[in-house]
Amino acid sequence: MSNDILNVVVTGAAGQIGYSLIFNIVRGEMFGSDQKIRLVLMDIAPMLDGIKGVIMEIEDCCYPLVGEIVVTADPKEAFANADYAILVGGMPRKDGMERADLLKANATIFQVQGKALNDHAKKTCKVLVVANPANTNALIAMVNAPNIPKENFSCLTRLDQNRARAQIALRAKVSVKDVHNIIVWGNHSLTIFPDHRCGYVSLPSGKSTISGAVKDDTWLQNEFVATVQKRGAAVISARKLSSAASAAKAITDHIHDWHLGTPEGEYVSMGVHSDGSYNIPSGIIFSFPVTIKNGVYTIVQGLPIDKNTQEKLDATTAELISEKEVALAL
Ligand SMILES: NC(=O)C1=CN([C@@H]2O[C@H](COP(=O)(O)OP(=O)(O)OC[C@H]3O[C@@H](n4cnc5c(N)ncnc54)[C@H](O)[C@@H]3O)[C@@H](O)[C@H]2O)C=CC1
Ligand SMILES: O=C([O-])CC(=O)C(=O)O
Repeated sequence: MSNDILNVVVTGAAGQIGYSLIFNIVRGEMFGSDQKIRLVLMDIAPMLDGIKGVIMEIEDCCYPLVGEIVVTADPKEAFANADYAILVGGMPRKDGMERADLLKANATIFQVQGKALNDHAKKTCKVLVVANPANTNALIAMVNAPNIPKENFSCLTRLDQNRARAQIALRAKVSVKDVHNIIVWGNHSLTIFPDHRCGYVSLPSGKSTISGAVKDDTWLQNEFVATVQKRGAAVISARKLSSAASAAKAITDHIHDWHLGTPEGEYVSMGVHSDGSYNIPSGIIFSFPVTIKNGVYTIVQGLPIDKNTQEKLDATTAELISEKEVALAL
């Protein structure tokens, strides 16, 4: 049993992602089956009554890992001594909206929450921003929290990675568990670039490249990329609501790996502050392939960047810079 109880904050706790995510956390899927947690559920004041019902359900599940549960609409109270802050709260995209439309609506939230994290969370607090536009919201939170290292801020692109991995598994007719090192670069948006070139499939006969397992390079270069880029919109169009259970699973994967580490040789994608790797300018939050050890991520270096990949990296970088300019103007 781990000694220290972790203070874990979830904002937007009354929303649809929150309703899946909270149960992943209390089941032990995020921090391991022996890690005790103090859970802080934050939302805006009118939503707090609904959260009381969720707490009744947590109790009724009889999971042993969660002790105290705090419900609040006050960012200062929510982030006090936080070890992990998972920022889901914000307005979601509706049918026909692009993520950029959300920038105005959500920027103020991340300014306020960044300041509250700065003043009240532990200096070691790790922050994951999920609410869209996730990369730029994470940037806003980061610049408002200078007391917390930049490396402790991240945004969710694991859902894009999981989507890409699933598409490869379906197309190659293999189990998703045998598909490795599919990565996604850049902005969690239509310009995200799913990259299969360093991935591989484990087959009974040995390792295969993704291209060898899929046997359709035209599909890999076109439909695969477009399907991943447009998957969020496709789910919204079908469900009339944005992805929730799959987003909660991806958040669980992201924090699980950040806390407990990645298996040897396995890459995962995280939106993190660029340190100039792959010539991506610093000052933006960009999805890179990383490995993680002892709670610290390292950007995977030296992956080959061909002409097509460079064009895709340039496009997603340009979009992030323009989002940043809009955010700064606000
Ligand atoms: N990065 C990613 O891969 C994904 C991001 N998203 C984003 O996640 C966010 C949440 O999605 P859903 O749970 O579906 O939305 P939702 O509308 O069901 O829930 C959002 C919750 O946030 C709360 N909220 C609003 N302002 C808040 C504030 N200032 N502080 C705390 N809580 C606040 C709302 O009251 C609501 O309960 C959206 O921005 C959505 O676009 C969704 C799927 C994937
Ligand atoms: O598309 C959206 O608005 C929700 C989201 O981020 C996703 O599903 O990737």
